[in-house]
Amino acid sequence: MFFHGTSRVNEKGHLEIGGVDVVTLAEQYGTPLYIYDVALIRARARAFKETFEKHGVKAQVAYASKAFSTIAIVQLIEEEGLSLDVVSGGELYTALKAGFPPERIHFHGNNKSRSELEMALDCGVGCIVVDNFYELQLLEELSRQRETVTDILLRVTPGIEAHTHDYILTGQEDSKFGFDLNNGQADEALQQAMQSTSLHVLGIHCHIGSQIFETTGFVLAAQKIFQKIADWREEYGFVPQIVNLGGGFGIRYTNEDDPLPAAQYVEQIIAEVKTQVEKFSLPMPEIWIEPGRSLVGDAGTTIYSIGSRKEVPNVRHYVAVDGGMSDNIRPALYEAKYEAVLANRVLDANEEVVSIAGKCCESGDMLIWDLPLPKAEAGDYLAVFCTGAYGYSMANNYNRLPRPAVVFVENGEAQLVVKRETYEDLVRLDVPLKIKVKKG
Ligand SMILES: Cc1ncc(COP(=O)(O)O)c(C=O)c1O
Ligand SMILES: N[C@@H](CCCC[NH3+])C(=O)O
Repeated sequence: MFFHGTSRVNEKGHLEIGGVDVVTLAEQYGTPLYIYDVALIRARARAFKETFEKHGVKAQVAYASKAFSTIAIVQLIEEEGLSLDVVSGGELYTALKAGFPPERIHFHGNNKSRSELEMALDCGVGCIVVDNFYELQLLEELSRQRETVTDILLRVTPGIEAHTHDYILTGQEDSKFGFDLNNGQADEALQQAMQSTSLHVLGIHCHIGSQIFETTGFVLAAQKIFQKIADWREEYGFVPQIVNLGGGFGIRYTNEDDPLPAAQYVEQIIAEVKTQVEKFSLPMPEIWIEPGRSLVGDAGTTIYSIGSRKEVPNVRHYVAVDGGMSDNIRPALYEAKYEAVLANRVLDANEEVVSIAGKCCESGDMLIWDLPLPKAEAGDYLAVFCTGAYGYSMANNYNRLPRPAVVFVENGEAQLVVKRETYEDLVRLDVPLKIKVKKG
């Protein structure tokens, strides 16, 4: 069985998460439905934090809220004592609404607008991760106007190819993110920032990609960054208080995936930073990381109702569900793979191999190809595992499908944390046509 966290099969043969029968949840809240295992999110958060604590390293673990941003998850992250990475005015607004302490918020983005930067300065975010020269100038101007000194990290692109899908790589040279570490851009950015009396460079940031299974990329990134830091100390007297090595730690979507436990990524990062610090006789900086997927990914499960079927003789059986690329765009976008079971008949023997189709008007709207299942019929529930990251947060209203509800479960209790969209929600912002076609 492909289970994570508190998931198990109960005496009725139903999938149970957080001590709650998933079939009951589907009946109560409807489908598609995202269900989050809160205990698993807590465990993942604690594993990151405790590893730094165990090694006596000053650190901040910032949850990358792009993976899943709602008021409830932000509050849970706050309860667990993590920091928060936001990447837009909308994510920042959600965080503030949730009561997250602004000083523990790190503001990211490769094209922050003037109004987003103003919002961040006005609420007093802990730091702004500056991505490019345009932003550097804008932030300098806004900080000067406000007569404040803004703490920043400079995001650099170390020129590292992490082994993952091309669309989720970020650390390679040809990337839209960050100042290039190898062609003088990062040096120039540091000089400009240090010359400003309105900016204070707390440190350096890099993020090499997402769904990474090895530690090599992080180690290489640390080596490249510290080599540069050593140069910068000589040239400009710059010594960083913080080195942020980003997120990107992989999770197990299917049995083919083989990620490391969170602690192992962190331990390798700590070990490499210590090696580099010793090598260049630098003071030990605070290490910051910003995991998204690895905090919430395997804690999320999506429940769908099964509907129609189509058989293409001798080729394939399509089984369609009541969601698809509107609630999980990852298979269409990245050819992402998932595991699934029939939530109301988990123990039934597999009888056929089917392909799970979404209900969107798009041939590419396939959730899972070639999935062994018991004979699935209309009214059965399909549970797709590991949909907690970049599922709800990338959901959309294609074909005017309302976005699903989200439920948190823990210790036998369920709480609705996002209501299902209604048809009325879908037209709420529409403005009826006023222009009349002249007749005659
Ligand atoms: C700058 C930055 N930090 C953190 C993350 C979180 O990545 P992940 O969800 O893979 O941990 C991302 C997304 O890849 C990112 O772009
Ligand atoms: N959205 C992507 C990852 C992008 C991470 C953000 N830089 C995914 O689902 O895998």
